[in-house]
Amino acid sequence: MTWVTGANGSPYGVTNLPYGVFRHGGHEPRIGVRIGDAVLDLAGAEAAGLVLAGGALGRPTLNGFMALGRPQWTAVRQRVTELLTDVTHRPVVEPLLVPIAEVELLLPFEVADYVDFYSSEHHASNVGQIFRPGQPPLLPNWRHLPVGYHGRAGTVVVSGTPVVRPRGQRGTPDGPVTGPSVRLDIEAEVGFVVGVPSPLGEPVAVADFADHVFGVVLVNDWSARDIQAWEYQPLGPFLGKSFATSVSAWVTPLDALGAAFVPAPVQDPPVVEYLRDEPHLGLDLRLAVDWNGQRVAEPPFAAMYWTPAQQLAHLTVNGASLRTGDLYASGTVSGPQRGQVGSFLELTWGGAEPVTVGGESRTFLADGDTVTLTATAPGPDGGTIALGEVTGTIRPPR
Ligand SMILES: O=C(O)/C=C/C(=O)CC(=O)CC(=O)O
Ligand SMILES: [Ca+2]
Ligand SMILES: [Mg+2]
Repeated sequence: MTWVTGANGSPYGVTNLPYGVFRHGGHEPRIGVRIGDAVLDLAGAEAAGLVLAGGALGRPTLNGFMALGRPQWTAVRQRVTELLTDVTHRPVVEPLLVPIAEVELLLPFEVADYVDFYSSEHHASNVGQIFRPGQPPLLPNWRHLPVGYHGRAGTVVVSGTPVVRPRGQRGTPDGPVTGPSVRLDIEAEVGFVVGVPSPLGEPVAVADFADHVFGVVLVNDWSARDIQAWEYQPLGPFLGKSFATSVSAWVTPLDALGAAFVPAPVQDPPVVEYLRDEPHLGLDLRLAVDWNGQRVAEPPFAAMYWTPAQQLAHLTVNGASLRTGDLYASGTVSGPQRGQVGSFLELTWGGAEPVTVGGESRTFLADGDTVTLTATAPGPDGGTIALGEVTGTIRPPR
């Protein structure tokens, strides 16, 4: 129980406490923790000596704090919990609470590298059938390693940033044409944020996942399907996805997700040694996709074939080092049913089966459309926690 008004029973109660970076009034950007409908100014709390983190909380991004490592993450979380639950702290802590309506939320961390996996069996087989009809939906490597590609870190933007419709080449029966994408899509994903780096040349073991990964963001990997379908063979996604990738403003620490770890789907055939995780755990995150305010899908993250620990081990098996601020996304989250898919490509089966949104028949994104992804997870004590939101509105091409 917290003494913060209105926060008990909220999905941002004291068992959640996600981190973000906010601007308030004329102040410099600073780190905060969300509690109910308020943000606790952690820079102010550290300056007042209420929390100790070696000055890492007084910075404009989470990177310095994320680099400290799990013992410090846990200690700060415990201290913040104490400050928000023990009423004796209320007189000094309450002045550090800012109403969420008054803050501007910024990109919470400086993104180092960004990679994207392809770890939903349902998504991969749907896309395979749509993009490569007549061929086996999953390529022979798919069950042996978590397939991924390198994205573009510099175009990762915070929730709320408008997305300008990308221009590019698309193939037509009469040859390529250049222009604004006419098949602009979303991808509902979960992103994992690396805090503790690793040395070049040293793989990170599956068992070391929680020592490196600080927390989780929601991701919308905006995708121009027409640009993608023309450009991607044989090297994979490039300009069809690099124009923007949106992340939630709140980073949910792994420490808040203890009750959300669940057995992941059984892998058959068995995986090679470096991908073997015991226990083999995924996360019971329940995503929701709202298109112009209308719920169109509820993708279940628990159905993902490859786990975040396996993805991290795979990402580093060749000795590639991790940097603080590395972001790796799960890949589009799709469940087995049509109402559980994380892209409009799948929802409308390549545009062939329109859906009704706001009374209109729709396939891909129109200018002015807004898509909002949210998610919840089981919290401790049978409660539910929210993982923030990632929203974006499509602007016409320049
Ligand atoms: O199968 C393909 O050719 C392409 C697939 C994607 O667009 C998926 C991608 O970005 C990875 C993912 O989000 O699962
Ligand atoms: Ca993706
Ligand atoms: Mg993207």
